[in-house]
Amino acid sequence: MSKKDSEVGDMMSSTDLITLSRHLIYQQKKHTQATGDFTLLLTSICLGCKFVSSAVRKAGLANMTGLAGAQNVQGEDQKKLDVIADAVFVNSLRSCGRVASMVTEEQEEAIIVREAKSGAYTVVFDPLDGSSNIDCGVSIGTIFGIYKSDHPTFSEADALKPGREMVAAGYAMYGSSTSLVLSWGQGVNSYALDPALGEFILTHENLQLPPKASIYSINEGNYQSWNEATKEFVEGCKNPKDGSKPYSARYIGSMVADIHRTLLYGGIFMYPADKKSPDGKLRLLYECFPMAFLVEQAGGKATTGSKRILDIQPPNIHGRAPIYLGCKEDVEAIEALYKKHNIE
Ligand SMILES: O=P(O)(O)OC[C@H]1O[C@](O)(COP(=O)(O)O)[C@@H](O)[C@@H]1O
Ligand SMILES: [Mg+2]
Ligand SMILES: [Mg+2]
Repeated sequence: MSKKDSEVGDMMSSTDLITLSRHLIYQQKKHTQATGDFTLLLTSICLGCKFVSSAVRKAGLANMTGLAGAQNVQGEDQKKLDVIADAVFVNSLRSCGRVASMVTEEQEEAIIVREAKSGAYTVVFDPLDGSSNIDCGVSIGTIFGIYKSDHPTFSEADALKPGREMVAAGYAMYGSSTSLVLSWGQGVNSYALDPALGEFILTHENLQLPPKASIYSINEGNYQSWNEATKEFVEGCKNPKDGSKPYSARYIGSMVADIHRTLLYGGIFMYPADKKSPDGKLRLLYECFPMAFLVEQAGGKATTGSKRILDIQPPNIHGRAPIYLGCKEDVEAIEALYKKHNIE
């Protein structure tokens, strides 16, 4: 064997490559009653993420940027990639046979899959998050939450449950690399897609947020419409009363990317209610719930300011909520300001 070959051999043996598929199989083996349904479902979500990742990488070359020419239920102009990503996830989930119902940002009504077998799941998802960033090549993603289905009720009510009932949640981020961040209720793991192998490889096991960090993330252009609690908090980030170093401001405008940074570097992400949008902007089922689930699993908190996000009973499948999430002490500081200013 040449020296070069032996070096490669050493590299292989010293690097413990844990793929997501291996992780899922270990997980399944720990549960004697596991049926493999959950593994099959996650494999279908991974396939969707790989497909969309590949589409995002060539979007600028293959005429996949720009508007699709229609609006979604929220009255937002759909981008071509919104439509493509939606079709990819709906097809991948439908065909796996373990999904009884789905809610997607891009479709007005819940999708019911009557052929699904019992013991199946309900999946809520934002197929392409951060659409306004597609055409300039900034990170975008896919967000999803998973519930056990009440099958065979076959109704939209399957998805109208508080976020604390989710059995798993995650997101894929299509950035400088493609990351998949996932929790099935036992901590948060992050995997990176190796494009050559086509496999998600474990890069961060059991991600944990520090209790406090000095990064705040909010669309500050909305300052005039914020409530007093949000204004006072952000003022305190810039001019700390105790004379400590001011916080750094970071805002990407794709929730996936802003939460990914928050999970890795710490901080607080906020999209409050304001005078223009009294219910906030972000959608409960497929933006707030999955991200709140991940942040809590990483030791952080997620609140509307006065209520835990995961305890909200969704009024309808496309409902919205104000949200503050990230490091525990930073979120608690916002909650204290809500109390001080008597904001519900
Ligand atoms: O442009 P704004 O008002 O700051 O809003 C940004 C927020 O809107 C969103 O883009 C909404 O997501 P979609 O692209 O899925 O509609 C979030 O990702 C992001 O946090
Ligand atoms: Mg979104
Ligand atoms: Mg979207």
